[in-house]
Amino acid sequence: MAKLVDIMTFHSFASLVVNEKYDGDWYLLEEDQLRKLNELVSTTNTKNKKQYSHSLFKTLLKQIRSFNGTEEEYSHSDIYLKHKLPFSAYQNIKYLVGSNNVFTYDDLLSECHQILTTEEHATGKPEFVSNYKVIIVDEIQDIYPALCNIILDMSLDKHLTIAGDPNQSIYTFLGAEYSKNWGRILPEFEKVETITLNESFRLTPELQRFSNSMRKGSKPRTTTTNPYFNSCVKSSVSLEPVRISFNSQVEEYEFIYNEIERMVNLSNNQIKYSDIAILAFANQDVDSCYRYFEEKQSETMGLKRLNSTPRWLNTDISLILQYMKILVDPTQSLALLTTLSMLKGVGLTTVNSINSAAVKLNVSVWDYINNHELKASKKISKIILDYRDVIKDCRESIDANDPNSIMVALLTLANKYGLKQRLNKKKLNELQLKEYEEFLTSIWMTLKKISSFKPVDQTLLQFYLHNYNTELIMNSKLKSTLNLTSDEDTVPNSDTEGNANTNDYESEVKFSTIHTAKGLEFPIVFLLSSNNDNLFIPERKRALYVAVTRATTLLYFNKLNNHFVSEIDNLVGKGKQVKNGNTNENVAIGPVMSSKPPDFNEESMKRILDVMGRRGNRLGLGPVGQVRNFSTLVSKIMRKRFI
Ligand SMILES: Nc1ncnc2c1ncn2[C@@H]1O[C@H](COP(=O)(O)OP(=O)(O)OP(=O)(O)O)[C@@H](O)[C@H]1O
Repeated sequence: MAKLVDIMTFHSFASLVVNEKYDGDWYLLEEDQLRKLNELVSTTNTKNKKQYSHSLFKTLLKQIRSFNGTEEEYSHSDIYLKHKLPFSAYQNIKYLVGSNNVFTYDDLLSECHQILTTEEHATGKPEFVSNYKVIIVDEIQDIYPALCNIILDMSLDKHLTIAGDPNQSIYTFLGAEYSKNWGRILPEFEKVETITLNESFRLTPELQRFSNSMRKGSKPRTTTTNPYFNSCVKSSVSLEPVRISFNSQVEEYEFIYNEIERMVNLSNNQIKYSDIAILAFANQDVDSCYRYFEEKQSETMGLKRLNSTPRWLNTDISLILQYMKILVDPTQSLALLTTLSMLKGVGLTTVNSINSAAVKLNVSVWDYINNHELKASKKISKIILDYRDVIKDCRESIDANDPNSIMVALLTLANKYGLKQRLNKKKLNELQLKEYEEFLTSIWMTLKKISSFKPVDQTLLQFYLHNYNTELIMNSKLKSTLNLTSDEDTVPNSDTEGNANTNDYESEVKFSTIHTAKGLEFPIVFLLSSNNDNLFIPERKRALYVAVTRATTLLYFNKLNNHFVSEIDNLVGKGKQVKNGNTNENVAIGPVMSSKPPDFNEESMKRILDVMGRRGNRLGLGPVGQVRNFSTLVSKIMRKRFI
């Protein structure tokens, strides 16, 4: 069924729609290019040498793209009146961007919305969208207005199911508020049926009680009643969530590391490293704990950092994308100019004058620097011409379907022209160098991974450029579903470019931000002490609620000695045990947290493994006793199946 259903993110959906309309003739403007464009514009902007802020520049670009008037009309436009951008700079941007089919990541959504609302137009709503009969949207509480538009465009005459949890609303900073979004969707439909899910299949009674207590005071606005979970299907492990206090973060990390080893050992490896996740609100806290674990260099404990976008995208390594674009098509002037300005001895003024000269001749920058007459007149410096020749060599020698060949071309350009210098200037420390090396390796690994399923009408390089930020590439499960063979030159600890959906590797402890862990679940979760910060902000509290509800069996919510969060710390203590009416298990009432780690004796370990659904334990394997003979095993399986 999964194969027959189209499952994707909004951005992937928008890319598909845009792709249909422009028949592949469009491209994404990355943050690096936007920044460079902004820099270039500020040098030509004679009235106002100041650079626009990044976000203002994005807005400006959108207006520039949709303006097509004369100079006279331009002088009455907002772009000129409000933002004081001279006509020449406007023309320059238009030229540099090359075509109107260039979108920033945010533009993709508005462009998609526009395409979907021009239904009668020949190039309007793509057939694949019209063919959908049922639309299902998950995590609806995170929908912001641009996404809400798309939902309405797609589904007004269809069946629509939306599912979400207002208590997990953690994207209000993007405008994901009830009134502007799902509050807008429901009145559009004549018949609405609301189904309230208040039964938890994930949480144990102990975790359910704790997570219910977390919801107090963080209630977002909603018209639907959203009762607390009031029914629990899972058995109790009779272990409350753990609240332990530490003197320092290092002490905390040490504890987590040892605790993980302890539970894996005492369970006789039935608790796997992959059952465990370490979560924090901020990337830097996740990184800091990850590094501590990395330094331990455990031979058995693998580590996995989950990411929702490739991490190198926000680093200097993203320049690699510009080199890729040049290798695919050097007449993409903006990509070429971005890298030209990084050459030693080539400043923005030179780049700008090359650009202006190219505009005057109405040729691309690439064609301009290939003009032999100009070379003769020494208008172009030798360094630029050398760079041009290396690009030519790389383009001639590259096999754009071979990951190794692509990497060699990219590294040749990066090594000689710009990126290496940029990194050298930064004086990276050992750790950062290692991280950058891993980023490059991850790009290489991804190229290898996707080479076997890229479409025939695109080279591997083109396919990567179109998809590097999509779940098609991010989702490492492809590796197993597509039956790819692992390469002998696989580099340990350098998996593909982050993924939030994998549980494939038994040996890897997961490290993730709360936002990336959204929608996932892990048997055992450690929340780092930094999660105690700023809990007076309702959105932070809801993020904590998301974090708490990722655990299916055991939760450790750490704190430092100087932390005291009354709503949580007042829950610490020894609870009274009562029978749960549903399951007839003992559950704690009163205090709901423990100040000590579980002792993991035989009995508690058996309960944990049972709740985790570890068959081995049910069958009497592992620490609780070995299966003595085959007939016992068979009879246990039969009993489990049929009784
Ligand atoms: N009807 C059911 N019977 C048994 N198990 C179920 C049932 N429904 C869901 N589960 C299990 O409960 C767990 C939570 O389900 P799911 O991930 O769908 O919840 P969710 O509402 O999407 O949670 P969240 O939005 O907080 O991530 C999963 O392990 C799932 O397999």
